Amino acid sequence: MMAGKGDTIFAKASGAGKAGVSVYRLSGPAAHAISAQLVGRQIKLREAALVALRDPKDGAIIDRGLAILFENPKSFTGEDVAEFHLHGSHAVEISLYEVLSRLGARPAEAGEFTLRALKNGKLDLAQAEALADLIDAETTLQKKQALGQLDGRLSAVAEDWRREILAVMAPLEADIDFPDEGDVPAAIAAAAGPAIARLRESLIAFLDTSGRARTIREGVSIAIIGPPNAGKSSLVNALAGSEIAIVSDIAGTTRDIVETRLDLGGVVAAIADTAGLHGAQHDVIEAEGMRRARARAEGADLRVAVLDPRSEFVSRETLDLLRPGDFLIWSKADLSTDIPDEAPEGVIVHQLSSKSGAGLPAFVEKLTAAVAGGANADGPALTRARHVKAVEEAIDALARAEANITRAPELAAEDARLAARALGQITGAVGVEDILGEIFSSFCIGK
Ligand SMILES: Nc1nc2c(ncn2[C@@H]2O[C@H](COP(=O)(O)OP(=O)(O)OP(=O)(O)O)[C@@H](O)[C@H]2O)c(=O)[nH]1
Ligand SMILES: [K+]
Ligand SMILES: [Mg+2]
Repeated sequence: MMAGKGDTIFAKASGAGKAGVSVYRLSGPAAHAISAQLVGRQIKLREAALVALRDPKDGAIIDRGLAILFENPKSFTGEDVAEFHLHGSHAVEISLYEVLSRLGARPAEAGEFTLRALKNGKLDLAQAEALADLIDAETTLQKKQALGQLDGRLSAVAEDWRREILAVMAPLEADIDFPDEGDVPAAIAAAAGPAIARLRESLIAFLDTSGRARTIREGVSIAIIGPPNAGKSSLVNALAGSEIAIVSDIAGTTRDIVETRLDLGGVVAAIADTAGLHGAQHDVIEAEGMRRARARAEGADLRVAVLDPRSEFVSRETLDLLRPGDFLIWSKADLSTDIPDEAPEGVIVHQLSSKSGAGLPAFVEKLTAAVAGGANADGPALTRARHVKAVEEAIDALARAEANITRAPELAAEDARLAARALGQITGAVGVEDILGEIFSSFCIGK
């Protein structure tokens, strides 16, 4: 559990291990006082000062480096912050931690700086998530999406919609709370109905276009499956451009799942090479390898079946695992271009040679289109299941509001409130007070 917010916390902000420079961050009410004790004087705010950090107990030097102070609320956390840029040494880290703890600061828990920033209104929930995404980003597309989100793109649209819902419902609320005003419910309802319908439609449209956002953030899993010796591992190696998996002419070379990660048009694809599937006599290890291969194929976002066109029969075990949109690769095109006319409905068929490379770039192109086609990180996006769920909840609540608007306006108002609250979950700005605020700001009820 996080301790009380009154305390001062510290942590290394840069990566673990030896480095030229490591950055340490100290945040909380005592940050500047502790810094002064270490530096021996109070330095200017927001200016890097070259200092010697010393243990105030005996004056022993901890390290020389840069110190910068940020004053609340103009800091990352919104609290007083001291930052030290020291040599990236393990020994420096140990003595600094010892002295900081003795001076009353404590090591920060995971995410605690960001949590404080959130509590102090420096960023909202969607932005805090984006910060985590940015730190985890592996591709430029992921980085772009995270930076856009950190800028508050999603927060802004979620807030806009929430306000629109509240604005549409405000007259209705007023009518319920102050029935003696003399407003005609039917007229109010007539005005609110189409507005709610429009809002609901734009939320549905947004939900439809945001599917790629989660793909960008989460990546996709691809299982390479097929009978023994079909050339699965050779294909994985050719895609990765390195000898990730063992290749041999012995059937049953791959037994366990071998994974590698590729950047396909900005989307991270986790590619799994699997054991060959066959119905012939097999030992326990082979049987377990096949079980894992099938399980991986079933759980993957996309399956790529590899078949050798020269084999006498086409592997049903493999083809039965394919779904529309999956790939069927006829391998070893350098040996045979004669391919059987056998492919399940909706499966993308392609021929290539991992050995000569013929057909490989075209396959990468098709695979990229399947995985990342239409993926861009330009607009606001629902990057997490949490966001999608919030929008879905809002859509459902608006549908109920629409249905109730004429016969039970007070129920419709409650549904609209729920829709607004659902959207408020995206940024973490939820509150029933908001709708009252909306009423009093847009209505003049001076009685
Ligand atoms: N000529 C030619 N040989 C290939 C090609 N792809 C794979 N092979 C050969 O086919 C044999 C089997 O290749 P692997 O990649 O080990 O096949 P696999 O499907 O992973 O086999 P298992 O792991 O045993 O299920 C090896 O001898 C490869 O060199 C190709 O495109 N052309
Ligand atoms: K093999
Ligand atoms: Mg293999």
